[in-house]
Amino acid sequence: MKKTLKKLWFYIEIIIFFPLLIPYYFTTEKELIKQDNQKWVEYLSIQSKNLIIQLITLLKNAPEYRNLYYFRLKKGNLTAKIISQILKIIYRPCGYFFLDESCNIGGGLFIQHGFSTIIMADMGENCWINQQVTIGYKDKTGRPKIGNNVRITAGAKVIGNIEIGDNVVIGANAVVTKNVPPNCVVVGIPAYIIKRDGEKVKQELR
Ligand SMILES: CC(=O)SCCNC(=O)CCNC(=O)[C@H](O)C(C)(C)COP(=O)(O)OP(=O)(O)OC[C@H]1O[C@@H](n2cnc3c(N)ncnc32)[C@H](O)[C@@H]1OP(=O)(O)O
Repeated sequence: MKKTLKKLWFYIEIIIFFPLLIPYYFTTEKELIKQDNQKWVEYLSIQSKNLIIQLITLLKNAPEYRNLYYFRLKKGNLTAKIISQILKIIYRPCGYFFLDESCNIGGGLFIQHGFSTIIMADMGENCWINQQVTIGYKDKTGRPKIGNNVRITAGAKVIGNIEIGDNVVIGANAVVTKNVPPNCVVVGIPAYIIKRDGEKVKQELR
């Protein structure tokens, strides 16, 4: 009985959240949405192989994903943009995770607990961002450019007109205000390199 009710509730939820898929059918941003979806499904271990079920599960259960989805739709064609703006009135975006419209962000972005996270920067593909992360301006001189496969972990601040190379990991609570070369792990305030190309090091950022 409990199993049947659970299944019934699952289908009811699918029906409730189905309208959120309407802009997906119209948008020019399908590829990016699919790339994001692939990462979220992998990291959150969503079992279904069906794209529709995957999207609905994420839009229903992961508020940060919903913000990312709206962000993608806003970058696309007018029809999908208008539909998503109307849907936003009913299916509210979450208020604690902010992804600025001015950013260009490659596919495959994953947000793990987006509480108090603000992203104002261009980013490459397959990045991972945690909670309490700020990526943005230090002053009026500009904001960061983040490479591909970059992981910015809990509490880190990445600010100013700097470049973060591909395959960089920024440790918890680090403050990064200088360029970070590719393939590095950085930690601390101010951030310094603890690993470069897999080797343990201790190097200042320049
Ligand atoms: C609710 C949740 O769980 S959400 C998930 C939250 N978790 C995160 O965000 C994970 C963040 N991960 C980290 O900060 C990790 O420590 C990493 C990725 C920076 C480094 O991990 P590793 O490469 O395994 O480094 P390792 O643990 O070997 O540490 C190397 C050195 O750096 C130091 N170190 C590691 N992380 C940090 C950090 N965030 N700040 C300062 N120093 C650090 C270690 O103490 C160690 O110092 P030692 O050589 O003097 O002993």
